[in-house]
Amino acid sequence: MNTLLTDLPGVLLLETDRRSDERGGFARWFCESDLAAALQGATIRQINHSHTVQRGSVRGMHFQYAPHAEKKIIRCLSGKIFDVVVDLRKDSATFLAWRGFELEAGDDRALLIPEGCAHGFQTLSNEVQMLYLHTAFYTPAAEGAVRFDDPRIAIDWPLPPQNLSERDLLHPFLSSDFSGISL
Ligand SMILES: Cc1cn([C@H]2C[C@H](O)[C@@H](COP(=O)(O)OP(=O)(O)O[C@H]3O[C@@H](C)C(=O)[C@@H](O)[C@H]3O)O2)c(=O)[nH]c1=O
Repeated sequence: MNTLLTDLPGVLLLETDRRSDERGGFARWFCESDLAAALQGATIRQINHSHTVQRGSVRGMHFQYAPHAEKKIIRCLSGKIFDVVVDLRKDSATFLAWRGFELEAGDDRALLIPEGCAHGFQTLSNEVQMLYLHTAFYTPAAEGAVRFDDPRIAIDWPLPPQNLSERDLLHPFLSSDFSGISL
């Protein structure tokens, strides 16, 4: 597994070699040992799947507060997405910076998102399936979110955002004195 740094500290692109033969292919998508340095002692607690029907749909931008903060490993199983990470970490050199990464089925790429970063995505095709590996249990009381259209973050979505959940439309904008979350 190749672990590629991005310019957001702790956000990693994970690339896997695929062995192909006449039957098709085989790739190792998760190895606790290969990812030991990236996981920093955390273990995978939950594996989740989502299905999004329509191109242009946006889900996000979600995170969990400490002590339930989590790393997530995100992979696209079907279709194509624009995956977005926002750095919300207090005192981070890249505080409030966002980055977008295209992930698509068959690319054998995943994105590792560290604690303190919000995550969301926009579907670039119909019929998108996503796989999530989480290092913390889903804890509704610890859920946090920022709006997909927060002006302090100004994410440049590739398509007009649509099909947001009621919950995602209710997230408040960041206050002008928001200075980040502590882990
Ligand atoms: C996230 C989550 C939701 N749920 C429930 C709550 C709700 O009834 C239903 C759908 O939840 P949501 O609307 O929050 O689903 P969704 O908007 O797809 O939430 C996901 O968004 C992306 C961007 C992420 O990064 C994920 O970690 C997750 O937060 O599933 C769980 O049972 N376990 C979970 O881990």
